[in-house]
Amino acid sequence: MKLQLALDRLTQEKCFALIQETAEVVDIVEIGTGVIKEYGMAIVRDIHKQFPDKSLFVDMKTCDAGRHEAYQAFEAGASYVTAMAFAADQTIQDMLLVAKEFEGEIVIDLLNCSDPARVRALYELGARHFCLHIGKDMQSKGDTSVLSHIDLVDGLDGVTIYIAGGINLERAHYLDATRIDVAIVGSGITANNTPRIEAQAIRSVLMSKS
Ligand SMILES: O=C(CO)[C@H](O)[C@H](O)COP(=O)(O)O
Repeated sequence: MKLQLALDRLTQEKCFALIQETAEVVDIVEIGTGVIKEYGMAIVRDIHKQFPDKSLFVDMKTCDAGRHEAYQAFEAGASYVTAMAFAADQTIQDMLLVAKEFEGEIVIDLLNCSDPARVRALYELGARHFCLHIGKDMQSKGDTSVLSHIDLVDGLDGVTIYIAGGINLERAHYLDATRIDVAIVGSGITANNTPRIEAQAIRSVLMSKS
C-alpha cells in the first residue's frame, strides 16, 4: 500500500518544508484544495520544479469545467487530478480525455457519495481511481466511518482505491491492504511534531501489510 502525504490548510513555506522532510518516505504528494485556492497553479508548478521525481496529486475537487481544470492541473505537473463523484458525466468524460493526453489519472472523490450505482456508472464512463473520503467537517462531528465505506467499490475490477479522512498511525493498522492501494494522510503527519518520523512509522505499518 502506498503512502500519500496530503498538504492541507498550510502556508507555502510549510508545504515546501514538509515535502523536503518527508520526500524519501512518502510515495505521492497531495497539494490540497485549500492550498490550491490560496496559491493557485503556481504552487503546483513550483513543487513540480523543485521535486520533479515526486508524483503530485492535485486535489482540484473539480465539479464543472472539467476539461479546463484538468488541463490546468496536468500542465502544472499533476500526475493525479481529483473530480467529485456528483459532477456531470460530461465533466468526468472530459477530464478522462485530458488525463489520457497527459498520461495521468483522474481520481474520483467519493465525499458524501453513498450510492454504489453512481460509482458503477463512473466506472462505466472509464474512471478507475476512486477515493473513499470522510471530510474534515464530518470528522469534526466524530465521523470515523471511512474504513467501512469500502462496500462502495465492491465488484469493480482493475481499480485503484485511495482512502482519506482522519487516517493516522493508529488507523493505518486497520487498513485492508487487499482492498486499499493508497492511504492518504494529512494532519496525521502534518500536525505531528516530528513529521518524518511519523510518516516513516505509518509507512512501516503499510509496508508490513503489502
Ligand atoms: O482531501 C482532504 C480534505 O478535503 C484531505 O486531504 C484528506 O481528508 C486528508 O486529510 P486528513 O488526514 O487530515 O483528514
